[in-house]
Amino acid sequence: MASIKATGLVKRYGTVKAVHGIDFEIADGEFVAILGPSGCGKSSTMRMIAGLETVSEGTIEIDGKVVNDVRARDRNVAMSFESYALYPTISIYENIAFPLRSAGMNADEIDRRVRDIAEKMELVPLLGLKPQGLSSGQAQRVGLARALVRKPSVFLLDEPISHLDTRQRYRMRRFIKQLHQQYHYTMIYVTHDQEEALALADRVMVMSNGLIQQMAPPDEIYARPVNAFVAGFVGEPPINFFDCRLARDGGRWTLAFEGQTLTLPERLSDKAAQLGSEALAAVRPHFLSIGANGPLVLEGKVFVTEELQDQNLVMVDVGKVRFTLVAHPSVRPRRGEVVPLTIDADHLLLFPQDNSRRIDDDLAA
Ligand SMILES: Nc1ncnc2c1ncn2[C@@H]1O[C@H](COP(=O)(O)OP(=O)(O)OP(=O)(O)O)[C@@H](O)[C@H]1O
Repeated sequence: MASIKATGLVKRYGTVKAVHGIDFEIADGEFVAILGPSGCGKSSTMRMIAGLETVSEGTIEIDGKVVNDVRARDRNVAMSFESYALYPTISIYENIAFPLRSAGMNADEIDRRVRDIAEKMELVPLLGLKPQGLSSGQAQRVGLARALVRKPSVFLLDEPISHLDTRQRYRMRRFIKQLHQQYHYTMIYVTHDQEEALALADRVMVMSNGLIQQMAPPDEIYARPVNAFVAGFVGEPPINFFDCRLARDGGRWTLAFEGQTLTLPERLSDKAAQLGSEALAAVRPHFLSIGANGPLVLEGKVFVTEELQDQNLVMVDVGKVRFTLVAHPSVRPRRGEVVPLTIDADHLLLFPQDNSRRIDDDLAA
């Protein structure tokens, strides 16, 4: 196991700057997910850690030692890719044994290790088969076993399950979590799937445009996103955004939009003072409810209720702004009904109105 530290890390491919100078630390045994949209620099970051790409600027340390010039195979870092190409002509046993044979390990030790990992990964019945007979989930597990058999101190997974069907993904996700809980590998998991990142990781590193937007435990990313990009990228159904005006009324700040005014909780006073007269407000669908359930109550008109098995999605219009909220299946307001809509005061968020654009502009500069 190992700790990892990146300082001022930059990756350039010719004139393309893929990673813009990022700093992060990953503790020994920690499970970190790198989350972000396509092209944000996730894979470049991971490949620099693995030693598969050179570092353009900055440093990567593993266990306190700068590894910029250490070859990939000498870093004791294993990497598993989405494309889990197994060698088709040899058995599963030989596929798993392959990296050990290449390293010149003796046959007894190879046998012990292959059988040990096969047992842990529920692969024993498959050892004699050729890859063509496997399901994609099984092949994926063999790919992971092959990466793990070397007993790496860091385990990197790049979108390892994105091509699997939903059921297989759930199984593999559980399996990967279990692997981490049992063996405490330092794990870095690259994904563009926010649900996966939040479900698996101890901390999530959210990237956009080659920069880290936020690195924090899943609960914090969800409840206290640092900017509108993180707020909008994480969470399903997506967060509700609405532009509003802020004003000071005596000792308290108020928020006004679509002809309705709310008194902001004390918690948001400093933020409101910092933002001034305009803000982008946001609230997650899980933190809205129908009924007068707290101090922040709006009046809205029900647009539609989507009844799902375990929850209802209710869309409520407040003037021109359409809010989505997640409600108990018993909550089934009628279309057109005028309802009180309560925002959970602990979970109302305020950002600058040009927040998401500003991130892009900074990078273009
Ligand atoms: N070998 C390369 N040569 C030139 N440009 C590259 C190369 N690899 C990546 N890039 C560019 O660098 C940027 C970041 O790519 P990277 O693969 O790191 O992002 P990503 O977040 O992992 O995306 P994805 O989820 O699509 O793999 C993109 O603009 C990409 O086109």
